[in-house]
Amino acid sequence: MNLKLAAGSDPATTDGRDTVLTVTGLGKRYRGGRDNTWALRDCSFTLPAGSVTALVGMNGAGKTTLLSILAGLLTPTAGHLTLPSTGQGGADGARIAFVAQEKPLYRYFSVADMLQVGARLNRVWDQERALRWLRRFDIPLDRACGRLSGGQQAQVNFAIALGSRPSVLLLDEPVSTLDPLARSEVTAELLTEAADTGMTVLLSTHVVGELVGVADHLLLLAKGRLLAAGEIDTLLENHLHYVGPRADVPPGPGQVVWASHTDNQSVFLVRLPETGPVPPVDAPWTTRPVTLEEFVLAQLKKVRTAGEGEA
Ligand SMILES: Nc1ncnc2c1ncn2[C@@H]1O[C@H](COP(=O)(O)OP(=O)(O)OP(=O)(O)O)[C@@H](O)[C@H]1O
Repeated sequence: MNLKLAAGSDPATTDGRDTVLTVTGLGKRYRGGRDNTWALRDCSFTLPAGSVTALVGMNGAGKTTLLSILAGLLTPTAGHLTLPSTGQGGADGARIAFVAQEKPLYRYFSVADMLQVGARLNRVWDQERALRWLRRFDIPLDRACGRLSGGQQAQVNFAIALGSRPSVLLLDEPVSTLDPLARSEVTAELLTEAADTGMTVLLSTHVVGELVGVADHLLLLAKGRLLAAGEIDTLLENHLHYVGPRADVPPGPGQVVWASHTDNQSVFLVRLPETGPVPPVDAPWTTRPVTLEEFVLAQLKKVRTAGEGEA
């Protein structure tokens, strides 16, 4: 795989934190792909150490492809990853754990047996950390994995991933099989693990509404390309809603990302210019901030509309 270990000190990210992973020009074209298109194209971003990054995008956007490349399970067609040669992973680099959507557990192995497999397969292993997670979620150690529910199997996968003491934890739709209570508990526990250990988390999800207070960074993918990447607070601060009477153009500065109209009202979601504060708008126009969900939906609707225009 195209993986580089960076020599010397780690590059710092824009928010001043060390970088744990740098992705440059990453692309993937599947061999024999139906229409020879790229599943992932020209992706460049960094993951700051200790950050929790949400990877969001429509079905087929390339999220699993990206995570699989980062996990070393797929070879990129273009570009490369750079992991620092020093840091939490020790002199031999970062340790990456991947919890995939499918659950690679042996049906007839007990949960305790699966932990042993984890211990054998990983150079670094923290049995107590894995056990702590299973106890926290009442997963019986003596139960065969094939007799666990989908959500319980997901918990075993989390436990094995955490037992490997990753410096980077990659999660592909981690809470999709969990009930609402388990979702919020797992999310909270993962954040605690990340805060306690300095672990960096990258998780793909479709549930943008549940990301508030969880993720601090965003990677937004559409049709294999990165639409937005960066600190969520900064992305949201750089966007604004203008709300007012029906109009064709917004009443203030900014590049329109998405506009919606009724007979007597218009709402413009704009990307603000980089320089200077935004002047106040004249009544009856008002402004209001953009939520993460509104930002993501506007960006995706824009791409879909552009795609319809091309078709
Ligand atoms: N093994 C494969 N061979 C050929 N094409 C593939 C393969 N795996 C994925 N693709 C294609 O690559 C694109 C990206 O797929 P990927 O699974 O990465 O998307 P995703 O964002 O994870 O989707 P979802 O949200 O539905 O899980 C899709 O068009 C998909 O059809």
